[in-house]
Amino acid sequence: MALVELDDVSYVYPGGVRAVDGVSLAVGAGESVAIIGQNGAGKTTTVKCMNALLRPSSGTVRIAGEDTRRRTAAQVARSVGYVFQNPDDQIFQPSVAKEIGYGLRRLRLGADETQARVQAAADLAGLGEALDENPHDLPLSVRKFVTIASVVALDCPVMVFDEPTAGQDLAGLERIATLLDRMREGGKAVVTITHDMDFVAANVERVVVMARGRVVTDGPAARIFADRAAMDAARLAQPAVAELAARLGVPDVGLDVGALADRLRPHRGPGAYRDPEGSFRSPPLG
Ligand SMILES: Nc1ncnc2c1ncn2[C@@H]1O[C@H](COP(=O)(O)OP(=O)(O)OP(=O)(O)O)[C@@H](O)[C@H]1O
Repeated sequence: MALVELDDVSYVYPGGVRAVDGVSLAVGAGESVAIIGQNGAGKTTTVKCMNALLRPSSGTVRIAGEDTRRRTAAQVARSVGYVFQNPDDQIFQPSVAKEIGYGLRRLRLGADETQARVQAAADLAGLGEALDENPHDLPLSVRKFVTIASVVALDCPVMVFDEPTAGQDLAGLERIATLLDRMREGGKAVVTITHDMDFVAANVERVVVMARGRVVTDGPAARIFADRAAMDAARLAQPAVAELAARLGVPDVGLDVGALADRLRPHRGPGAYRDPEGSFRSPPLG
């Protein structure tokens, strides 16, 4: 059964903007999905409908099979953890430890369990040594990890990350990739919004492309990124590796850098040949 399921969901803002228009989408346990699309495509509105921050104008959202209309927003939020795009919309406690522990209070866990969850989430987010810091003294990229840890600590079955990669350096990107893997391996449904195509290509197996409030296409990352027409329709750039493969005329390698390298070896130059071990060799000089 899908942990999160949108069935023909539309959302119209009070001013009349139809931000989401007939979106159907299901994400199962242990599945990681990236939602990509241009600014204004409707990505954030879609995920806000998942956790009942917004109630759809029409259509149905089910979490673990249950229609969210039958639950309060607070009940839905217990099942769908949501890391906001802007960490400053989420942080209001005076220390990292208090911020991570804040949402846990309503779960009424014992002090030891609370402490253990705060520490584990902080470690996963690279904040194990920063528990006493005031989050507002930390750079934006680290504040993002504070909000990620706060949501990780809640251990919700569905996890939504809105732009986790924005402003991160390489170490931050690797940490986020590890974190998403851990969530997926733990059987959660993981939904990530990002503009970073290279991050998606390297780390997420399934991609949902949105444009003008609709799902343009949905499927394995390798297939979607090789689909130039769908990417163009959504006005998205291909990830570097897919673009390189297409330019070199070997699009069928998808996003597998190793496969791309293998396919390019015969093109090393005139006279290249395979040695007895099967490796391609350049001809002897002279
Ligand atoms: N509070 C709001 N009131 C009215 N219109 C809104 C509101 N929030 C978003 N919109 C509009 O809804 C549409 C979809 O916005 P949304 O933020 O869901 O897109 P997005 O794909 O997440 O964009 P971004 O990548 O810039 O975050 C846009 O036209 C946006 O201007």
